[in-house]
Amino acid sequence: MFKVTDLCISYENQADVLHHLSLDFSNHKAVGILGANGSGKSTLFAAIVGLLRPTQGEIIYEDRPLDYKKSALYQYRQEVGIVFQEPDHQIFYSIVEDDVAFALKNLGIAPAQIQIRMDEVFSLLKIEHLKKKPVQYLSYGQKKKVAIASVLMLKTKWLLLDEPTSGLDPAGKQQMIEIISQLLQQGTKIILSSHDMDLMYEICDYLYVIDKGTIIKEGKSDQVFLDEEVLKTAGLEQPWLVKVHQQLGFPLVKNQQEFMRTKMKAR
Ligand SMILES: Nc1ncnc2c1ncn2[C@@H]1O[C@H](COP(=O)(O)OP(=O)(O)OP(=O)(O)O)[C@@H](O)[C@H]1O
Repeated sequence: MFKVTDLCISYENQADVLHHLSLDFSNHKAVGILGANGSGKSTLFAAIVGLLRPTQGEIIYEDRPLDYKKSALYQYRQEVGIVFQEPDHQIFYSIVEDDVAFALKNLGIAPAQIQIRMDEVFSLLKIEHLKKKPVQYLSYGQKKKVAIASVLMLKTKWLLLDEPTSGLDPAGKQQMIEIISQLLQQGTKIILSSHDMDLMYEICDYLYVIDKGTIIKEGKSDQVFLDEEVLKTAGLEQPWLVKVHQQLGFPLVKNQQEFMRTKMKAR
């Protein structure tokens, strides 16, 4: 069981920015958190991984409330990994491969094993060419991939991705969709936030919509994205495939490839 119950969070004794949020991730493979700028998505992610302590409510992982002792959190983060929105919050070492290897080195894993895992991860993200580069010379998108690589090294059961495609070019975005799909196929469970509605629609099976720190809707992906009013209230847009369905009566499909196949059949 992995859930959040009645969660309230505030920063430095100010008023709460998250208000009584309850989310249940247990029965889903890819849960999406939707919300406009400042709605509370990153705050929720920070709370889920234990970086912020609730003023009320709790995080429940495998039937136990989150234990905030350093050793317990260390253990928990071997199972629940996070990739922050800003790669600079995650990358510390000067050379890419040192940064990516850091967590496993820290766990005392043998160098040969680290190398094998690193080769897998670099190949999945197609960043083999960055291995020996100093982090400070990387572009934002490249740093983002290095930050993801560092977390993938741990093979966590759960992966929280806060805006994984922000700052990526179209090819990078498509690649990210493929990587996330591959991780899902390998059994990794994902909690994802993004302003890219097309990506959220394609990837997520369940969604929560947050507006000003409150959940205003939850449900299966199709159900949420068909609710134009709720999306408008939250300052969000429908994915283009949902618009084409609602406004032009085209069958509701999940991605561009399915759309093209359906269109060809209809000719
Ligand atoms: N360190 C902080 N100290 C005080 N207030 C903060 C801090 N970080 C975030 N906030 C406030 O908390 C609220 C939620 O911010 P948060 O970053 O969680 O939103 P978000 O949904 O992730 O936004 P975005 O889509 O822009 O990334 C905002 O009102 C923000 O100003």
